[in-house]
Amino acid sequence: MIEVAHLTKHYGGRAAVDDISFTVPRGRVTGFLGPNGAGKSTTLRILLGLDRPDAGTALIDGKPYRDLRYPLHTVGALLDGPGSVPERRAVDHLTWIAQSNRIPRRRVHEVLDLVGLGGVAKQQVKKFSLGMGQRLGLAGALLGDPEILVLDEPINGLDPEGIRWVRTFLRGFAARGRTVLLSSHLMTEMADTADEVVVIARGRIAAHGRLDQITAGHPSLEHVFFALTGDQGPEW
Ligand SMILES: Nc1ncnc2c1ncn2[C@@H]1O[C@H](COP(=O)(O)OP(=O)(O)OP(=O)(O)O)[C@@H](O)[C@H]1O
Repeated sequence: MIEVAHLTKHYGGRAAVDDISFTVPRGRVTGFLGPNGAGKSTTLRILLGLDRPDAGTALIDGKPYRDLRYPLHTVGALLDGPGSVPERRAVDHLTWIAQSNRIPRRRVHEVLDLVGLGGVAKQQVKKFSLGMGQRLGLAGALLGDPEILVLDEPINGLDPEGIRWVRTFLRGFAARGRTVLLSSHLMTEMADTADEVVVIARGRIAAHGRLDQITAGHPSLEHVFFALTGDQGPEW
């Protein structure tokens, strides 16, 4: 369970996130939606202990990320691609993370197979396409077999087959009682994947609730989104 309460963060006097509160329940895929600069990444970075809030809290299973005893076993994250040194081979990148977190080596091969990179495990990451890099990032997030996944734009760069694979994987992950928080710009994809949505605009929550309730009476999630955010959508 993820609980964000009264979270506030300013950069240079401007609020990137302004007193936002929402919860992310177990057993559901929760989509985190918002236009460019709305505050999604800021929220996720604070949640994962990569930045500090000015006020409020972002808790994972009741604790700030830095107080988690076994962070990789609790929450897997994908923020900015695979996070690997480009010269490193995929298998070595994951082995390095596994070893520093007391995760057995066999799990590296399990997650590589799981994300469809088993056949290219010995390739250098710099030879990977954007989509392969995203899969490697997801493999890293899954190493500790976490209960919670936090993914920032995980389908960026994926081809249609890759997008479908991520969707099916995340739906299955949540169906086993686990928790997914997923940010994306892609409305159609979000409408197909999420059970719950949190819409953020200009650092504030514009809507939060079940996807079917939020879209009721509207032709699509995209229509709701533009109505809520006042965004005309040219940059989407
Ligand atoms: N390290 C930083 N220093 C200064 N300003 C920042 C920093 N990080 C974010 N911001 C600003 O905070 C606001 C929110 O940015 P954030 O990256 O959280 O938005 P986002 O919703 O993730 O957008 P995008 O979809 O474009 O990634 C923006 O105005 C951004 O310019």
